[in-house]
Amino acid sequence: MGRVGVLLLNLGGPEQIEDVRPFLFNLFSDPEIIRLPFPWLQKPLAWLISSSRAKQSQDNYQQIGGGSPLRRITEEQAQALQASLRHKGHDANVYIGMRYWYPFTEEAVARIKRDSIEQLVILPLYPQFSISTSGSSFRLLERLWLEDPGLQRISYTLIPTWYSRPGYVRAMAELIARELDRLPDPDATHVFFSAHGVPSSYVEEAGDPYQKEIEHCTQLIMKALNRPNDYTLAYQSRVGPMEWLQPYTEDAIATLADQGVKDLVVVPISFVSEHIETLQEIDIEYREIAEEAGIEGFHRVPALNTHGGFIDDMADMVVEALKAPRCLFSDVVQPEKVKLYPQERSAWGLTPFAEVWNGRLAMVGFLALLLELVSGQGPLHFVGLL
Ligand SMILES: C=CC1=C(C)c2cc3[nH]c(cc4nc(cc5[nH]c(cc1n2)c(C)c5CCC(=O)O)C(CCC(=O)O)=C4C)c(C)c3C=C
Ligand SMILES: [Fe+2]
Ligand SMILES: [Fe+2]
Repeated sequence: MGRVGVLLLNLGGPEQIEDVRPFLFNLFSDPEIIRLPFPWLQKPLAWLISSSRAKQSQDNYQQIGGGSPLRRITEEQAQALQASLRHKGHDANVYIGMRYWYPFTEEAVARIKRDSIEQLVILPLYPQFSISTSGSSFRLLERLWLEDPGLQRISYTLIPTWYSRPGYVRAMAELIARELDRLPDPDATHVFFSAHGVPSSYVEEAGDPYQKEIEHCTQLIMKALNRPNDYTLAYQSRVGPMEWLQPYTEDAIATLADQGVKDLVVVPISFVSEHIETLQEIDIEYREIAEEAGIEGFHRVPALNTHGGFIDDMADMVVEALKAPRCLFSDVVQPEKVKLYPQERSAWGLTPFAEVWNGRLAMVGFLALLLELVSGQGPLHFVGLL
């Protein structure tokens, strides 16, 4: 076996308050996050949305100490994984490639090349696949591979989804059980899974398997937990005015409170590290909503971070991937399996006449957006997007 590398993919997060705006710009520049019919509109719109969202987002990051803990935790996970692989007899370098902040995926790929890695396992730190997360990182990597013959010499394999691994499911169940057992009446406590949401159109129109995987994942965890607790799955962190996966976390909390539920154990399920949506959104915002609605005990299960059983299972997953048939970009991001770019369908092409008018209308729309940003008034403010 040649030199082995593992590339951990993650989202990245602003490390200090000044990073928030450029981080948001990178995020909204991603066509997998905002899907526009006109690629040339992507950057101007990303600039508009990041500028208007920056203040609120900065306030949120301020509440958790001024920055995201994501880089630190991902580096700890990488070190722990490298040690676990070594312990199992595999000498592998573990790299981190973030999608929207440092260390960027491009930097990781440059280091992988410099270290002459010959076999590479690409492992997203998202247990469930979504077009907007793992899919976006794969799309970027696929482009880097296409552009660079040096990378094409590396024998890579992808692990697109891994939420059903027994080690991961067991570790999640263990953390939930630990939290329940701290409470006076563990069996009467409601287990509340809160997954990061995506717009419903991703699932319904673009074929994102995310919702199905999240639902199956909660079922597997409840089976492993093997307790009589009632449970709910809801989706958090909606951005913008369009419809996202439902029920929304805030609505589901209110419904349970109305039904007389008094104790909740909240389980963040779509991400394996603490981050702003656990530390600020769940621990501060949803706690407040729950307490106002009449929930007396609001508890949260910690993220896996460097949980021993979880890291050990990740190491096994890497070893198994090195032995298994390779999984290539073309196996994951083929449009017939997951339609990544609905805007690429001919519906947008229409006729040359229509394309000219599409362009003109888009220009008018963009000028209207600029005007709204400058004046502070307009339809987007009305619906709450700006
Ligand atoms: C599986 C996890 C995630 C999915 C799916 C996801 C989709 C998604 N996210 C946005 C918009 C934002 N996400 C933001 C932060 C953020 N998102 C995730 C995970 C998923 N996103 C994480 C872990 C984080 C936090 C990183 C950190 O700093 O700790 C943000 C920025 C924060 C804020 O302003 O609220 C935005 C914006 C969309 C639009 C989307 C699907 C289309
Ligand atoms: Fe997000
Ligand atoms: Fe949020």
